[in-house]
Amino acid sequence: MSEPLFEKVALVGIGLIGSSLARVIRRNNLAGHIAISTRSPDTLKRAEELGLGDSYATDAAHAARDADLVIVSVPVGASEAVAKQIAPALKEGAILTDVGSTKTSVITQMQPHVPEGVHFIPGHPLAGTEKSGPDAGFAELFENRWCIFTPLPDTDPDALEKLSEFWRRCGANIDTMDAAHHDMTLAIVSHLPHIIAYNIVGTADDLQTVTKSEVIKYSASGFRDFTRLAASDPTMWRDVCLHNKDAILEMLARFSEDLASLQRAIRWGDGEKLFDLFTRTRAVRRSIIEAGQEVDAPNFGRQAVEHPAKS
Ligand SMILES: NC(=O)c1ccc[n+]([C@@H]2O[C@H](COP(=O)([O-])OP(=O)(O)OC[C@H]3O[C@@H](n4cnc5c(N)ncnc54)[C@H](O)[C@@H]3O)[C@@H](O)[C@H]2O)c1
Ligand SMILES: O=C(O)C(=O)C[C@]1(C(=O)O)C=C[C@@H](O)C=C1
Repeated sequence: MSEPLFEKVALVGIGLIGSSLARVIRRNNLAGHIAISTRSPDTLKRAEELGLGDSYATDAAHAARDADLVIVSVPVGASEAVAKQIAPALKEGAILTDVGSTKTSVITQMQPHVPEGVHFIPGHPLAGTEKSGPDAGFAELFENRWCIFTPLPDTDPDALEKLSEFWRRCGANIDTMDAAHHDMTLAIVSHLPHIIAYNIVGTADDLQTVTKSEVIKYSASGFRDFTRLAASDPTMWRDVCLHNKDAILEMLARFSEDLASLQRAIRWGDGEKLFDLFTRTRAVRRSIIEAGQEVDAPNFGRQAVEHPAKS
């Protein structure tokens, strides 16, 4: 077993992502000490029962004190409050990072509070499930998944390399891009699919006459796939929508135009147009499989068996 990469890692927020980090840090011996903090005493107690860390505090500053690496894993709307809380405790030379699903807003919220001498490197692991809370995490979550960094112009390359090595040892592949590009890309590949899922399941639920009977009884696998995404954490996704508003609205506008065109093809019986589109989109899935990316959401199946999640 190699030497720990960091003496002390502080995890602020111990839900799905924070607790998955705690588990993989422990399993792969990435830290000498894991300090856990979350604002809810009940969640903290549960983290302690699960033995996720070495010390526990509801005060994030207490956990962050003397830490070499601080990872903020809270809903993106709470980023500024957390940054303000931990700033006075951060030590010179520490690396401060996050896992938030949006990046421009997190940078705007956190950067003004980061003290001189602390390396702030925003990050986002593209790995998750629809579950939340400390029971939901598992050490394999980040395996063969991307972790994207959106470094700032003055980011120290050595700190970036050290954080990259940390995530590689968690199983992830690393990429970097600017925050605006990240937000636009994630709007189409992650945020829109969730919004569409929330919307279609909401529409089905509004059809009161069928909901309690036919929708549940006959839900085919296509609809079931949507219900998984639509079961994702409401706080997290409210914050994603509010904090990546411009990119999401841009992608929704394009989506709506394309949907109107599809609607028109169906109305006018334009089979050729429908066939061409469906052929093109089938090729997209094949490209994902050929690129070696997992497409069948293996995480949530495996996790559901091993760690029945509390939501
Ligand atoms: N769930 C996913 O699929 C996924 C994937 C990648 C990134 N993310 C991002 O990771 C972050 C955490 O998501 P999660 O799925 O682990 O959520 P979660 O709901 O499972 O956990 C969130 C944690 O943050 C804590 N928290 C909430 N507000 C807080 C505050 N003000 N101060 C301190 N702690 C606070 C909660 O107690 C909990 O421990 C979010 O920013 C999300 O966008 C989520
Ligand atoms: O697999 C899922 O359930 C997810 O929602 C994970 C997912 C995604 O859209 O791929 C969700 C949000 C994140 O920021 C990153 C990953």
